[in-house]
Amino acid sequence: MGEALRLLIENATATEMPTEHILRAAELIRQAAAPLGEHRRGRFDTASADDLLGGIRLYNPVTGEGSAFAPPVDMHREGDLAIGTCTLGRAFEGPPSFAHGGVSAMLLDQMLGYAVTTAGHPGMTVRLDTVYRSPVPLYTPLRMTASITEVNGRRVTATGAITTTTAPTTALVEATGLFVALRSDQAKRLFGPVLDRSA
Ligand SMILES: CCCCCCCCCC(=O)SCCNC(=O)CCNC(=O)[C@H](O)C(C)(C)COP(=O)(O)OP(=O)(O)OC[C@H]1O[C@@H](n2cnc3c(N)ncnc32)[C@H](O)[C@@H]1OP(=O)(O)O
Repeated sequence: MGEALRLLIENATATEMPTEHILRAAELIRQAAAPLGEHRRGRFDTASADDLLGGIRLYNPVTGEGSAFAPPVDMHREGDLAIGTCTLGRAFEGPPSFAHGGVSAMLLDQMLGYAVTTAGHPGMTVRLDTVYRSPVPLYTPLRMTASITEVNGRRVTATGAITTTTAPTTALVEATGLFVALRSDQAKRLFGPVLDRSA
């Protein structure tokens, strides 16, 4: 379903079809959406397809295969380096033919988060600094990297970059993120209702 939704969003964003076609499509989309909404989970319920502790989040807006919104980014580790790949379609456009700057920040937040989490230092982003060196092109295979640069008690710093796959040494956007490991009281305060319901 995620793939179908992403095709829908891409075509809906790029379409130049006449108004009557768009109105008919809107009606068909409403018809498809209605039965899905008959049984929904609440705010604190994790998706039955998810495995929170195993790191599986089907609807994550960056990596989720089931997400209408995610590119999705495919992530893996090679030694100490986290690597991600994706291609951004029209829905991610900011400056004409290039990605929105907030999208780049979102991709890098997730990349850095993946790097720290899969290195055994899970935490939440408390700071993300982005440097935009060149616009990120749409419809172009992208490569992202991230790695940890410092572990200081509960604080972990990671850096990363977005490049194209054809020019992997030319950073288009760079980011440095600070992640903080939650104390147990913080984890309980923020995620208690979710953990209680998924236990
Ligand atoms: C496998 C896949 C993995 C995917 C990962 C995806 C990653 C996605 C990342 C996200 O998007 S997370 C969502 C965005 N982030 C948030 O919503 C976090 C909001 N912030 C908070 O809820 C609180 O800041 C938090 C509970 C994380 C920490 O609580 P506090 O701000 O009270 O900090 P605390 O008192 O626990 O301090 C911990 C340390 O961090 C430091 N610190 C906290 N915020 C800081 C900051 N902004 N800048 C610098 N240092 C900071 C703080 O000074 C302290 O340093 P020391 O240990 O040396 O005393």
